[in-house]
Amino acid sequence: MRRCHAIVPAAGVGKRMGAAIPKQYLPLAGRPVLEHTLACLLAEPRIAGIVVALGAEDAWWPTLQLGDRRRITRVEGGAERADSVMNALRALDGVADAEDWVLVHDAARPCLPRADLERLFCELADDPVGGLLAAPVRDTMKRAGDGPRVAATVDRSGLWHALTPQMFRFALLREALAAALAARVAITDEASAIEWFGLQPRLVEGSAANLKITRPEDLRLAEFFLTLP
Ligand SMILES: Nc1ccn([C@@H]2O[C@H](COP(=O)(O)OP(=O)(O)OP(=O)(O)O)[C@@H](O)[C@H]2O)c(=O)n1
Ligand SMILES: C[C@](O)(CO)[C@H](O)COP(=O)(O)O
Repeated sequence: MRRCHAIVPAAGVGKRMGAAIPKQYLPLAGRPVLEHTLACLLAEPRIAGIVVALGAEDAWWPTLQLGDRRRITRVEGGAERADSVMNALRALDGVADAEDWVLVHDAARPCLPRADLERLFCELADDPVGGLLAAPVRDTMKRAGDGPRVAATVDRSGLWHALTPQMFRFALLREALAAALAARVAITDEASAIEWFGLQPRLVEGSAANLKITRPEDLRLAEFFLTLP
């Protein structure tokens, strides 16, 4: 498999969490959330290095206990997640070759099962586009109308929750994301930039344990998922 570079967007403020500090620094099973996320990626030998996008006001980064900071490069994040990822991609100019893989994983997803990361690498190894971990929707889906009233039930067949990591070739992701941002397209994940560019990312089924810590109740769930093998 071609060399792989990881990007961890960690420059959010965690508005929906409503905590006194950004959620990626909240304690989880005795360690900050971001430490768990980075430890998982640092343990993967196929990842050559990690570019972490941090908030301009981030004063917590130096407090992290990390195994190997030499494999980690820091960049300043941007206004939106996509801007943070773009800043990290620019830091790979002159480092990553065009066909190298770039794996983007949210700082707020500390429970990534190793089996899911392995499945992503295996299923995408020779894929011409790249893809993402995703989980099929299990519930009936409703679309809200005016007020808290149902406007419609949405056919859930073929609907998936996009997770991370999402993995694409460096040149393709850099060009697609830069073009989408320049066109002011709403980009909330890397796959949507690739789709806007006219390609179809591969869906690789992943575990619902790989949740994104977003609201306070997610921390207790994450603590439980970290106990699973
Ligand atoms: N400008 C931003 C916004 C988000 N992120 C990162 O993108 C990931 C997923 O974003 P989200 O869950 O939305 O995090 P926040 O933006 O911090 O949450 P909120 O929307 O509640 O403020 C997080 O690891 C977050 O740190 C980022 O690097 N740069
Ligand atoms: C990228 C992502 O994790 C895919 O589900 C998610 O979109 C990031 O969270 P956000 O709230 O959209 O920034």
